[in-house]
This record gives sequence, structure tokens and C-alpha cells, in this order.
Amino acid sequence: MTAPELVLTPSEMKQADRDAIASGIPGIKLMRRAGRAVAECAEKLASPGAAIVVAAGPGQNGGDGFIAASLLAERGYRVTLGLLGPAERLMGDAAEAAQGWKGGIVPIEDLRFDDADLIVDALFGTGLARDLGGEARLAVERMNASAKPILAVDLPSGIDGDTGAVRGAAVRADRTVTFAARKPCHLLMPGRAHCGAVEVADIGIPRPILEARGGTLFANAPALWRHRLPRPGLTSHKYERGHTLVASGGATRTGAARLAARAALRIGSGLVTVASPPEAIGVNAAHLTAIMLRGCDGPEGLHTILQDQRFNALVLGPALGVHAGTRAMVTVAVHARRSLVLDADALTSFEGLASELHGAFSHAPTVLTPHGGEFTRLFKGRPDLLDPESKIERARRAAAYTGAVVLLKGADTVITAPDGRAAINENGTPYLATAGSGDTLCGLIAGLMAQGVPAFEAACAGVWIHAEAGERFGPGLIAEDLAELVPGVLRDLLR
Ligand SMILES: NC(=O)C1=CN([C@@H]2O[C@H](COP(=O)(O)OP(=O)(O)OC[C@H]3O[C@@H](n4cnc5c(N)ncnc54)[C@H](O)[C@@H]3O)[C@@H](O)[C@H]2O)[C@@H](O)CC1
Ligand SMILES: Nc1ncnc2c1ncn2[C@@H]1O[C@H](COP(=O)(O)OP(=O)(O)O)[C@@H](O)[C@H]1O
Ligand SMILES: [K+]
Repeated sequence: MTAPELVLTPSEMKQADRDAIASGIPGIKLMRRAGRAVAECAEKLASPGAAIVVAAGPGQNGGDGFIAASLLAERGYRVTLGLLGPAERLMGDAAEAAQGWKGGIVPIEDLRFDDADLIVDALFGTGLARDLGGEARLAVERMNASAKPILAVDLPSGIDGDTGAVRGAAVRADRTVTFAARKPCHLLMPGRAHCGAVEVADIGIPRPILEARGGTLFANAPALWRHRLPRPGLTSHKYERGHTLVASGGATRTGAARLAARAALRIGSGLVTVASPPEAIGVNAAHLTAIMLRGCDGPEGLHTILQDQRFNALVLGPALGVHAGTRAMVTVAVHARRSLVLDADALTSFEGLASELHGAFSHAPTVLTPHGGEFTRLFKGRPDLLDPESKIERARRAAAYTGAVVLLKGADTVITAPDGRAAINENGTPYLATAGSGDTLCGLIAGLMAQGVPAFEAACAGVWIHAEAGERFGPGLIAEDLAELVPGVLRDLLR
């Protein structure tokens, strides 16, 4: 089994770096390996003898740049190196790396990028401490304006390693070589878009050290949850595969529930029932075949249906309406202690009532699936949950606060569990931004939970499978297509 990909924050990486040094690997050795990895990548991007311009910063990122510059010059490239700040201010390993550089050092403001065949951006890495200004910012803007290929060392300078935010200005790289593990900025937007293709170079920090310092943040990929995917046994019957219940909106708002229901069925829930308000039974009946239908008159109706213990997973929210009735249905579901996915109107109905959700979901597996707007409405008046700059931190705090898995949607969907685990998704496509796509996602997650997949893994798998289906379809995708693409994605995963 492949191990899940660890993602380390800049401070975790610094600690891992220190642990590695304490375990007997000298810092300069780590830097040499990092610089060599950069040089090897540069060689793939520039033809022999090409002009390579290295922009080095005042810290260790600059040190990596010096090592790469020296190796590339030895290998016959025409290397020019510009430094931000005086060479005398370089410290520690970076100072040692600079001593190995036999070429001249140009002040950064005199460095010309327009003549380069390749630019190596070694200005700032994980040590960026404030917004770019002055010469640093000008250098970044000139690099971008040159339209030459850029190879970023560790991360594109100006990108915040923790949050992926642009701090004043940031390099737009074609390729990024990072070390030991990816950092959040390689997966979170807009950082991810600034990185180009990212390569992770092994610089000899052993995985146990990375696990000890990181170990809670992952890239969302099958390695994280494939082992949890349900495979029906030879003698399985449908009730062993779970029964998902999806609440429908009124007569003119029924499509969302059917999208979720179909997705739950496609991902393997043995049975799926739409719980419909009486006035919408006719519309729902006209559109459902394998999916069953039950009349459900508000919270009392839901309470009655849930007396049947076989309904083991629920979707509440899509097109249910923003009102107290929806809140009451959530309360009924929570008391029934079934696996639960809450989306859309089930979240918005709690606008300004975040305190009602404090610890509310700690008794049964629950997944909340807000997009950014829903998240802001849901936690209005809770700056502790809304203010952190990092999307991961916001989602983590919301999970700890509510006791639910929180799935904060977007191009860089983040999934967090109350125990602190977090995953960042990256296999989506902008074609997923289409009406009803989120409803389908709810159904996938509930369908997995109905089959016994734990909430965090169900959310992570649901997001990945949803995105993969969207990616496979591409242009013209509508929400109805997504569930139909799930079997192909599942077949590949279960192979
Ligand atoms: N952690 C590790 O395992 C390894 C790290 N290495 C490199 O070390 C880097 C981190 O090194 P550092 O911690 O020295 O940090 P950086 O080199 O990223 O930057 C820190 C330096 O930039 C200055 N600075 C920060 N923000 C600035 C701003 N907005 N404007 C002007 N100056 C600013 C700081 O005063 C400091 O001198 C990594 O990104 C990586 O490239 C590698 O050498 C290999 C090993
Ligand atoms: N640019 C994008 N790249 C990747 N995925 C995206 C992008 N925009 C939206 N998505 C995904 O599409 C889905 C949209 O969900 P949502 O906003 O709830 O839509 P709806 O309410 O119409 O169903 C989410 O899973 C979200 O992560
Ligand atoms: K950099």
C-alpha cells in the first residue's frame, strides 16, 4: 500500500530540518542536495550552454540558489547570479554555499532577466516574513514581465508557504522544485497556480522525522482512503450496503435531492430513498426509478421515517429552503444519530446561530459541506473561525467547534476532521463549477457513509471521485453527468 502524501507547513518543515541535523545530517549537506535537485531540474528545462539567471535572496533559499548556480556553471551553462542585499549579510549554510560560487555577484536591481533562457527564482522560500516591497518586489515583477521560463526554488517567491496567498507580488513559475514534502502553498490557491508543475526532491530527511513533525495534513489522493472503499462481498445483500435517505425540497425544487440520491446509488449505497414533501411526490415519482420515494411532511415526517433503523445515512440541505423548518429537520437528524451530510440550505438556515452548532455533531458521523459563502454565513459572529488566513486553519477550527468533518469547497477543497486531520484536494476542474455539482457531492459522501466508510475518509473519497469524474468529462459537464461517470472512476480505484 502506498503511504499517503504528507504535506508539511513551513514551521513543521523547519522543525523536521532541525531534527534531521540533530540526527547527524549536516545542514549544508541538506542544502547541497536541495541545490543539486534544482540544478538537475534546470538541466531538463534549458539546453546545454544556455543562459541561466539566478535571483538569490538573503536566506537559505538564496543558499540553495548559490549551490545550483555553482553546479550549473560547472556543467557548462552561462550563469549570472544576482543577490538581494549585501553578500556579507549571508549567514550560516547560505554563507558557506555562497563561498562555493566562483562567479560574480550582481546587485539584484542590475540583474537582467530579458536575456535569460531560464530564470531560477531563489529569492524567498518558507522564510517569507512580510509582504514584498522595494527591490524584492521589483525583482519579482521584472521576472514575471520577462515572460521567460521560471524555475522556483522551494516555492515561488512572494507566495506564503502556509496559506498560498500572494504577499504583495509573487513569481509565476513554470516549475517548482520543493524539498522533502510539499507545503500547503503548493496545493492551496492561488499558490498552486503560481507553482507550475511541482517536483518533490528527496534531500535525505527520513519519513519518520517528517511524520513526527507533520503527520496531520495530507494531499487528498487514493492513498489516503482507498483501503476504506467498500467492496461488496460475494453474499452481500442490499441492506448490508446501506440505505441513504435524501430530503427533497418542495414541488418546484426537487432536482437537487434527486441528483444527490442518484450519486448515492451510483457510489454503491444498497438502497436510496427520496423523502419528499407531500406536494412534491408527483414530480419526484415522475423522475425516479431505482430510487424509492417516501412522503415526508417536515420534521415530524422525518422523525417517523427515521424510526426505521435501516436508514443509516442522510442528506439534508439541497433546495430544502432557508427557514426554521429546515433547522428542525437537522435537529431531528442529529437526535436520530445517523450518518449525516449537511449542505446548502441546512447550513444557511443556521446563519447567525453558530452557537447552536457547538459540539452538536460529536455523537454521529457528520459532514458539513459549505462553500466559502456558506461557511461565512454559518459562522457569522465567530471571528475565531472566520479570521484565520489559512483555509486549512478555518476549516480545522470549524471541525473542532462543531464536532463534524468540515469540507470547505472550492478549487482547493479542504477537508478537516475534529481530531485535526486535514486534506487538500487538487484534482478538480473548473467545469465542476456548475449548478447541482455540490448536490451530487453530498450524495457521494452520504452513499459512502451508508456503506460504513468513516466520515473523514468518505468526505475525502467523495471529493476526489467527484473531481475525477468532472475532470474526465471536461467541457460541457452538467451535474447530471457526474453520477454516471462514477462507475468508471470506481472501477479504476477498486482494481
Ligand atoms: N527546511 C529544510 O529542510 C531546508 C530548507 N532549505 C531552504 O531554506 C529555505 C528557508 O530558508 P530561510 O528560513 O532562511 O528563509 P528564506 O530564505 O525563505 O527567507 C528568509 C530571508 O528573507 C528575509 N525576508 C523575509 N521576508 C522578506 C521580505 N518580504 N522582503 C525582504 N526580505 C525578506 C528574511 O529576513 C531572511 O533573511 C527553504 O525555502 C529552502 O529553500 C534548503 O536549504 C534545504 C533544507
Ligand atoms: N474552479 C474549480 N475547480 C475545481 N472544483 C471546483 C471549482 N469551482 C467549484 N468547484 C467544485 O464544484 C462543486 C460546486 O459545489 P456548490 O458550490 O455547492 O454547487 P451547487 O450548489 O451548484 O451544487 C464543489 O465541489 C466545488 O469544490
Ligand atoms: K523561491
